Amino acid sequence: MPYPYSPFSNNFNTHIIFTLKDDNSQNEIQNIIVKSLQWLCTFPKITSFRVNTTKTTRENVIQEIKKHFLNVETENILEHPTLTEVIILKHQDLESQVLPRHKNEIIVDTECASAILRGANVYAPGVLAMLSGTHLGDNVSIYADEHKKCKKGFAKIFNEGSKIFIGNGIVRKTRHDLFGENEKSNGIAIEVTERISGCPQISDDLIPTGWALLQNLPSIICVKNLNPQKNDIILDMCAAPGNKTTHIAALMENSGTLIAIDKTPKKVEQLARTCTAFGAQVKAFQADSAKIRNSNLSEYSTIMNGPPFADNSFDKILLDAPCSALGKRPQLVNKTSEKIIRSYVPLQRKLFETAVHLLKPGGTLVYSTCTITLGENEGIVAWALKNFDCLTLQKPDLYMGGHGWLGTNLAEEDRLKVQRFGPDQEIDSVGFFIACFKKY
Ligand SMILES: C[S@@+](CC[C@H](N)C(=O)[O-])C[C@H]1O[C@@H](n2cnc3c(N)ncnc32)[C@H](O)[C@@H]1O
Repeated sequence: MPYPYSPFSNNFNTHIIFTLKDDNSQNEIQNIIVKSLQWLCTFPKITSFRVNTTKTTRENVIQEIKKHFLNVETENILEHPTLTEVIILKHQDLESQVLPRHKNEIIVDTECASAILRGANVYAPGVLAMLSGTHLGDNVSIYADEHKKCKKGFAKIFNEGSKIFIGNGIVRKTRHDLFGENEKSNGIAIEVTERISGCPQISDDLIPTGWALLQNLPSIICVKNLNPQKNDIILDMCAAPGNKTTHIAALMENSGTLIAIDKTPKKVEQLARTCTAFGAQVKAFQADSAKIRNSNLSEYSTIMNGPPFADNSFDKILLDAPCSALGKRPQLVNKTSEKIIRSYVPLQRKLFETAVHLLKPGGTLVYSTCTITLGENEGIVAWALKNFDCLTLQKPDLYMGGHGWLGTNLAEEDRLKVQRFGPDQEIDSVGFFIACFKKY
């Protein structure tokens, strides 16, 4: 096992993830903790692509991927059997192989290391150390600085802290390019040739713009659970960078009304760019989605002008909530704090309450997060069912995750309706949570 056993430091209180009450005595919870933390440090053995079916076909994208990966076996590029817009790229299985280690090394930060494991090259800002005397074209082994002990510009073999072997590559920038005075480090510093994750190089030019995007399977399932249909009126409350928005638009066949909102102006620009690239018919607005409701309004016509919206305006709402994002994989190191993790629930509740009011009776609300904490997931569902009599939880037709965790007041039958994606599921992806509600 080349990875650490937990992304968190030893003094991190893991209770925050798994228990709402101060009770972690159950063996089951203890087992989930150990398994989940170790799983978060590891890399999924597949990469998934969602095809933009409004612009092209799955066959066309597969042809592009095959052209790009001449050395990847054809049987490792697969059509997903259930999700008709999805292509799976299976990584090389390196479990039993030992990659060579070069004498020459470079040290990168842990964020850069996670990106490398997902198929990226080493970009200049991520490099911490390179041996003096390293030349362009040299073969190097790449290590992550596990405990953030390596100083930028370090020039010797790094033995001061623990380093994790990530893979090998070829030097494309010198020490002077990277650390020289007045040098603004940008661009590819190391072209990665092999990774311990077995993931091939996933470069930006892999697929023509707007044809497909890298998207984790739970995110795709989440939008399918919303079940967008032609001529629906749909609200995507926390939409940037627009990965789910463009999927919703494709399933609506660019008909009806799709409103996408994000709080951060720069992210709304990114959202608009994604929608343009994907040819997605979307009206994007910058707003705080906790404040986009005006109960005095009643006109449908106001929807296209953006917020505020009248109550009972939308057929379907996606609340892909801001969250502690602990489901990301791989995470070699995570420096988040208990305070930060706890800060999300009040915001998620405000956004959720707004969503309930904006949804038409008979409408569908999908709540999702890319985190693993009980409070942000089953905790929100339990709170919602207690506070909004008009809501019931639905088990979606497309149910590919696992059941919810114990530890909240969620009724047993409801715990079996929500979907968790974690170490025990067949889908080897990121940590994710989905709950589907109907309003009456
Ligand atoms: C999990 S990300 C959304 C990812 C997006 N749905 C996708 O699939 O591409 C959460 C987003 O919520 C936005 N956000 C945070 N607080 C918000 C608020 N009060 N109102 C609207 N958006 C908010 C963040 O800027 C962030 O882009």
